[in-house]
Amino acid sequence: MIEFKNVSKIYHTRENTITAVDQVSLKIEAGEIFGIVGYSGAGKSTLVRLINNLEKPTSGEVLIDGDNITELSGKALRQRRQNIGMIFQHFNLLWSRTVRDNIEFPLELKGLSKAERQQKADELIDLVGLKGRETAYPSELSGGQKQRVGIARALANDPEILLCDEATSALDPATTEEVLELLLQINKRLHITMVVITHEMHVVRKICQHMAVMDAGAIVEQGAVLDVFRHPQADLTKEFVQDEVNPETEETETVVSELLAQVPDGLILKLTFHGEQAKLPIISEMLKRFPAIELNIIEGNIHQTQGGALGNLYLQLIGEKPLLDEGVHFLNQMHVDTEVIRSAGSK
Ligand SMILES: Nc1ncnc2c1ncn2[C@@H]1O[C@H](COP(=O)(O)OP(=O)(O)OP(=O)(O)O)[C@@H](O)[C@H]1O
Repeated sequence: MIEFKNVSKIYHTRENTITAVDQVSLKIEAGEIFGIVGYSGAGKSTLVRLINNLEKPTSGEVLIDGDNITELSGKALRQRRQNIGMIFQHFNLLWSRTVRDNIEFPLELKGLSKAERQQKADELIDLVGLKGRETAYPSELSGGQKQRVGIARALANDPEILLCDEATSALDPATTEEVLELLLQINKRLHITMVVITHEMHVVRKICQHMAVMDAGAIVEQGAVLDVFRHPQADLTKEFVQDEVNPETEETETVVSELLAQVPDGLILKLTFHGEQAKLPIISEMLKRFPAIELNIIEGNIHQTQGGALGNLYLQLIGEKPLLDEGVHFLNQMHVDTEVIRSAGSK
């Protein structure tokens, strides 16, 4: 377990005093993936550098499995550091070395024989899915492949902790998903504790069990990811949660099932809006045309993207079946994707 006990880190520059980490208390359980979210400058990187002792706290304690790491030095500190791997946004690979040689690098530093290094590198190359690319140089690899090398190198010393500093921020969305999948697999297979710092909520939603939100060095909220997403408390957390396009929350499912249980009649529809239709007054038009249909909005979310608006609206329609059929037909005519997600029969 990693434990921060009232930890602060203060930098003194010529002009300023900066509290990069402000009285942080936090527990990260062994084997979990813990997300730390915050905008640039919130103190996330400083917080993780305190874990591997690249920074020392100004006050407070950082404990790993009960050891106060700030009190370690010499061999004990080196061993502790070997036990902590790190991956970075810009991969930090050695450009003049091949994939294999990059992965073997930490093992060379450790003094392993060539045969031992090769065997370990083979295992890792297999694990991260880079078979066939062993002799490539970083410049010949895609972003996702470079991060796979970064991950393999970080795992070379069989660490118990992996620190991920914006590890997917330089990758496109599809590659991000692949790398996140890989991190999940590694966590499950090797039971490595992962601390993931990111400004992207979908990274946290996808792979983390617990999370903390940082602002100006302090933790403004922490908890289980699902709880934080469902009931964000701090304004900053609400901002992050709202920014995340996550239309089909478990909460929607619960609301839908509850509604169906309460009102066994009617249809539950999911409308998907893309681009321009999001601006059209489709619902008010429908109410005008079909005054006999009772319409309840269950949940809705419309997000702006570079390509236009995107979002879903969940509706409950109650009325005579032929009328409901007409209503659905009307929606289809308006070029809104209409999906009957639950049908509880007709009146
Ligand atoms: N070595 C340093 N000397 C002085 N100030 C520092 C130092 N390292 C970080 N800071 C300051 O501490 C604050 C927190 O920085 P930090 O890099 O931890 O934030 P972050 O949330 O990781 O942001 P980013 O994602 O941009 O790296 C910032 O104001 C930064 O300028």
